Amino acid sequence: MAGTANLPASKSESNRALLLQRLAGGGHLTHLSEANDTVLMERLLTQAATTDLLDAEDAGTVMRFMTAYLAVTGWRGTLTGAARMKQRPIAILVEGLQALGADISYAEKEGYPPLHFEGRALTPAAGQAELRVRGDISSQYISALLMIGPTLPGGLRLRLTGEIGSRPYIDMTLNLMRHFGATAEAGPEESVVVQPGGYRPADYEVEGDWSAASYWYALVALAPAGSAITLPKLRPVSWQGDHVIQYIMKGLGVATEFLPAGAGVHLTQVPLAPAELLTQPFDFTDCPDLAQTVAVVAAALGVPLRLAGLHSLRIKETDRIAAIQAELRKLGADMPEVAPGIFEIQSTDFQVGNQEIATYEDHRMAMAFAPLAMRGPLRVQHPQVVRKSYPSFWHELARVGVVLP
Ligand SMILES: O=C(O)C1=C[C@@H](OP(=O)(O)O)[C@@H](O)[C@H](O)C1
Ligand SMILES: C=C(OP(=O)(O)O)C(=O)O
Repeated sequence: MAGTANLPASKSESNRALLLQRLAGGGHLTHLSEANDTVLMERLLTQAATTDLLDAEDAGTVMRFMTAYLAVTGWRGTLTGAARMKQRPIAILVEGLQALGADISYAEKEGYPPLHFEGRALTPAAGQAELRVRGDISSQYISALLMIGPTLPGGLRLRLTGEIGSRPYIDMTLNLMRHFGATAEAGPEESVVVQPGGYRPADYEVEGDWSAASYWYALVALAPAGSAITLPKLRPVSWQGDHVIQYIMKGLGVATEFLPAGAGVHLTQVPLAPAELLTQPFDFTDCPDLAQTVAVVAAALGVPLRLAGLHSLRIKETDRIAAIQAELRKLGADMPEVAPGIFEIQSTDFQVGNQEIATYEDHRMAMAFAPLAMRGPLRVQHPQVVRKSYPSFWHELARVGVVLP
């Protein structure tokens, strides 16, 4: 396998940039993602002006970022989502907004979407608003609150509690907020301080999506000797925490070379790291979206990798821990919990041979298992799930000669 594969633009950057552009009242965004999650974000921001029913479908960032935006703009109506979204908790964000004066209630189950907004503008007490927010469920609540911080009369101070997961996404939020003219800094004792003063219009070019790049790393890791792939539009200095895939995959047989002038990366094959390095537990707390990719590659290579920091996977598009386990079992591998919070890839009789991989309405299940096509015939159910983050995924695979039945 060899060639160039186009990545989608980062959906995390795109969805933040769209919200910040709206709050700033301008700025030109280039290379926005074509993913459904981003198309949806853009559509809901526009529709909010004319409708009282919005549907965030299965997009976590859209549900959480729109909740904060609708609260700060005094919108009146109901924000709903797909069946799975109604099982993804949102109380931490709602309680934070309620403490700032929002009138939001639960239209169905307490603590979960859909949400009803009464249309009352936020009325934080005079001075800087201060909230304590748990950081161990989803960083998206924190990003959502931070992004409306500059629009509050006294700004906002968040004190984060518990073990903070997905921290690079909070840093990405702060970086993009500063790009749009806000003053926002992480301070001592897990506090984050956002000064009042709003945003200024700014232009921004979205980087390629490093989470999507992970599937190409997996393909190179599992491809015949001599395979290589070029991925344009990735930068050596990235705001996306998932750029750590370049270090993780170095151990699993893929080297990354950055092309001159920010033109992207070139992936080639290298020998696996020594076994003793590969059996150290790898912590996915900061990069949960990479866990499925890495689990599948390790299983296919027969590496008894240990994975930690997976708890947030249970409340994403599906229970991703259960989904990985069930699908690996079809292939002669498994990922049991061998100690509290530590999962181990066990791969005794790994074979790819016409299995049907279920995808659980989760784009990352489809894309993480697809690279196994390098090792034998394999079917992926409901391939259209990739539209959430990478609509052209199957097309790009076909362009380098990888076609699943
Ligand atoms: O802020 C973001 O753009 C995201 C944060 C992460 O979610 P959690 O903070 O819920 O772990 C990640 O899994 C998701 O795909 C995108
Ligand atoms: C978890 C994800 O998305 P979200 O939480 O935005 O739905 C993801 O893309 O893997």
